[in-house]
Amino acid sequence: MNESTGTKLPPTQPAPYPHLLAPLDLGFTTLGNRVLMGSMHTGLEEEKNGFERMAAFYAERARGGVGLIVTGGFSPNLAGRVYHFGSQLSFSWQVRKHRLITEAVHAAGGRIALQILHTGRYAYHPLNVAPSKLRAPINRFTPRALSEWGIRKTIGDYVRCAQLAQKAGYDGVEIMGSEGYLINQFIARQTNRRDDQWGGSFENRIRFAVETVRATREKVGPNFIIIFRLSMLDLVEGGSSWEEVVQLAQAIEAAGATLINTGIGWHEARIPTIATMVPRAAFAWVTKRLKGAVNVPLITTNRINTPEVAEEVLASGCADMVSMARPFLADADFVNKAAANRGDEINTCIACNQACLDHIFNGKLSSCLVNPRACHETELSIEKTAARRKIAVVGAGPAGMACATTAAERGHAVTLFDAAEQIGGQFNLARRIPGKEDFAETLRYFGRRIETSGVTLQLNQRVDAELLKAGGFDHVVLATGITPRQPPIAGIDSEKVASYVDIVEGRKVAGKRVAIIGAGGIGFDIGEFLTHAHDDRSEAERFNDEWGIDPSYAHRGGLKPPLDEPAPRQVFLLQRKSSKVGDGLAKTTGWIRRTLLKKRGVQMIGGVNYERIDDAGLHITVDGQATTLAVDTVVVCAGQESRRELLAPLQAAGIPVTLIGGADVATELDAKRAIDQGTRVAAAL
Ligand SMILES: Cc1cc2nc3c(=O)[nH]c(=O)nc-3n(C[C@H](O)[C@H](O)[C@H](O)COP(=O)(O)O)c2cc1C
Ligand code: SF4
Repeated sequence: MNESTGTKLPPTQPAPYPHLLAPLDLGFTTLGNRVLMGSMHTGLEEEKNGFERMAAFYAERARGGVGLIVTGGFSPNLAGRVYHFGSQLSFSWQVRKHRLITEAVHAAGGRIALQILHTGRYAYHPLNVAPSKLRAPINRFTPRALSEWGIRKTIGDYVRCAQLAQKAGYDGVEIMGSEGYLINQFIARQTNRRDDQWGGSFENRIRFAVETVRATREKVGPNFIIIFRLSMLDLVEGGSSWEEVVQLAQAIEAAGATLINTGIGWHEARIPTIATMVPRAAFAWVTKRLKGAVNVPLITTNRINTPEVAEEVLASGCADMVSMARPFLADADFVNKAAANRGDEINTCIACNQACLDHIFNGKLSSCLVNPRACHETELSIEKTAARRKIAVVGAGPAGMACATTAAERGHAVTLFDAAEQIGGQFNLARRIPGKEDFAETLRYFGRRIETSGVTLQLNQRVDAELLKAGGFDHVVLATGITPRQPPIAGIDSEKVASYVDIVEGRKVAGKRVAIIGAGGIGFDIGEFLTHAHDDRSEAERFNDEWGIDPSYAHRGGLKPPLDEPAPRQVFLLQRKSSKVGDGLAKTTGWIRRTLLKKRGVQMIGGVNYERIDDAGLHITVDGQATTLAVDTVVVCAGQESRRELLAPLQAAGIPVTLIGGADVATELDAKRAIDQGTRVAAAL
């Protein structure tokens, strides 16, 4: 009741996400909320006009409400760069460029810290250095062991980098001490075999880390944020014990760190830590173990991708702040949307790695599969149209949804048709694959965006050229997708043959022995679908058991022998090419998918000629040897063909038409290309 007027006030909504959106007092300054945008080297660092582009990229995230941003890693010297080129901050003349970033972020109301990352033996160039001359298993360059003078000089380079960052206007620095980079290489006995004061005892091995923080604090003064990213779970043989993690954290706090961030797994660890099959917040328990052992606030990380999960992590006392990295590629406005109770409008990171990490590993600029504007802020702008047109988009898969919503947001009158009863196209299959459940978030996001952008959605509606002509559309975008390809094999019409769509949609049930024809991304998906055993364990327990992660920390590095679990059926995964099966899979996730199926006993065979299918099974020839796989079911994952029956009639009717997505190119299902193309076509309509 309003006391002065006596009128009834509307009921107040409870404040959303009270833990996540609570300020964090750091003593000399207060952060607006508990959200840290985790460090990501995006490739913009090395681009032409990269600093202007980073300024736009980070400012958009600052406007979106992030409490504290951390930049991608910058090396403190030449030896520490990832490649012989690569980002580095060591010279006064570089300060001016960094000011573009800090000024843009501050003007947007944000805070930003620069990450200092020395790669040590992970540097892909011959100038790399490390505590000891031991080559990393993921690098062909053997490092030079640093001399004592070299160590002192390197610490000085970290300090200088931090001072330059301060001069450039950054609010702080993050010292990268995890993921197996230089500082981590000093800490672990297996990479540090020195017998001087920088090696041997644990106290000696952490000296480099502690000295770096102490010397930095001495020079930057008390009112500058220093985050230390600390490897709390190495996931490599000979990694730190839990007692050592605690000892290190306490020493880092005493040396002057403001915050301690969590690092999970060295790059050479053969355990997935961020891919989509990693359950959400799967490593928050690690940070929780450290709570109470230090007084500085702790940040937790990895696979926290919705405000609900972040809130739960904080509310359950796992940490004082959450780091989210890729979720801010997917949606710059994540925090503002959460704060405005519009969480259902968040474009959720589905942890596919396809446009971020895979791009970086292929020397390309990072972006995001679900948000093609990420890292293209200055170039891909979605402007209001001056000429509103009537547009039909046919097909509500990823390409069609991206195109329809973008066009409607620009001010066009858009109708989106699909013959199915729901939106999503091939994403409806993807989300049913175990470990890919997050793909459903993209459907939720587009479903909501279709509503907010004002697209007229017509489901259960098969269209033809007549109907489109009668509708008076100025332009038709064909996003009609693909149909699975049927390879010409004798007996392909047999009852025991199923398409991958039949299997995932449950129209056909696979028997106990199955052959999969085609070992591309879909073949592997089907392999996972068919070998996933359902039981009572939680997702997190199952993940830890399957990959050998030891939450009790009984073993160094948090490793335990993985459990080999019986799969519900025997599966053969076959491909025509004689190369390694699955070598076409993405760089950062292919090894995980191959390892997982091998653990489940899937037999992978390359160089296969398919002869025929009959009652006895699938007859094949491999290296000239004829064999029969006595299988009950053959699942065909042998590519797809574009569906574009509408193209010719529309052209004949004189209606301007554009093909996008699978209807345009159907070599392999490619949602990244589809969403990017749909968005760009709409931006130009
Ligand atoms: C494209 C990309 C680049 C990254 N670069 C860095 C980096 O320079 N320094 C760093 O500490 N972590 C880096 N990371 C790791 C992230 O900080 C984070 O730990 C990881 O993405 C897991 O968090 P998320 O699930 O919130 O994305 C990078 C991650 C990605 C996807
Ligand atoms: S490309 Fe995939 S993993 Fe990377 S940010 Fe986008 S949705 Fe997340």
